[in-house]
Amino acid sequence: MSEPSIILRQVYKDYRRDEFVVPVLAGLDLEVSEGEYLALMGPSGSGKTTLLNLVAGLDRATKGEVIVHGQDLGCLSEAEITRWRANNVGFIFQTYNLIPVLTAFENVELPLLLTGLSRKKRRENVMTALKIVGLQSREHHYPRQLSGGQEQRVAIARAIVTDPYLLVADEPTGDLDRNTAGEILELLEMLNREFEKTIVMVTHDPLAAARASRLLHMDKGRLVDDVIQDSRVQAAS
Ligand SMILES: Nc1ncnc2c1ncn2[C@@H]1O[C@H](COP(=O)(O)OP(=O)(O)OP(=O)(O)O)[C@@H](O)[C@H]1O
Repeated sequence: MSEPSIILRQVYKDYRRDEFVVPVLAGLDLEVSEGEYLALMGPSGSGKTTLLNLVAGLDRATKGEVIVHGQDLGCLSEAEITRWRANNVGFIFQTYNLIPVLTAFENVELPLLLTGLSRKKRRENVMTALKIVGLQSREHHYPRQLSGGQEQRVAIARAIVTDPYLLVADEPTGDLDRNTAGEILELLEMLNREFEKTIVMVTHDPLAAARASRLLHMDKGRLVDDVIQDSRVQAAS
C-alpha cells in the first residue's frame, strides 16, 4: 500500500428532481490507497452506487473534491472526463452489459476502438485479456452462447483490456449462483493481487465483501464503519 490515490474531501452529492433536491452524500471524506480492494456495503439507497459513480468519473460531486490517481476530476471538461475514464477505469456491472450482436472478441475489443492502437495490437491485447479470464477459446462465441459466469468473465476482460488503474464493480456477482459467484470473486482477487488493480466494489453479498481487503459500510450517505480485512482469504473460505 502506498500514497492515497483516491481522495474524497468533503464530498456532497444532491440529485434534483423537478424543484426537489435529494441530498445523498453530505460531507463524505475517504482515502483509498493504490492497490486496495474496497467493498462498499449498506442498505438500499444509502449512496453506494452514487459514491462508485463519483470515483469512476461517471457523475460529478455537487461540492467537494474527488481526486483519483492524481487527477482532480472536478477540473475536467465533459470531453476530458470521458477520455480520462477510457484510460483509467474498467467497469463491471451486475448484468454484464455485453452487446448481444458482437462476439466475445468484439465485445472485449470495444474500449480499444477509442484508442489509436493498430488492429494487430488490438488483437494481441484482446487475446491477453481473454486469456487472463480463462476464455481464449471462446473468442468467436456470442453472449447468448455463454453461461452467465462466462458472460461476466468476458465483461471483466473488456474492463481490463485497456489496462486501467481502477476497476469499479457494481454487484458483480448479483446475478450468479454461489459457485459461479465464487469463481468471479477469485478472478477479481487475482486481478487485485497479481495485477495490482485498485478495486472498488459495491455488494450486498457478505461472501463477496469478505474477499476485499477493506470493507466500508454506508448508511444514509455516510460512512459508518471502515474495517481493514487482513485475513480476507480465511474470512472468505
Ligand atoms: N439519478 C438520480 N436522480 C435522483 N435520485 C437519485 C438518482 N440516483 C440515485 N438517486 C437517489 O439517491 C439515493 C442513493 O442511491 P444509490 O443508488 O447511490 O444507493 P445504493 O446504496 O447504491 O442503493 P442500492 O443498494 O439499492 O443499489 C437513493 O435515494 C436514490 O433514489
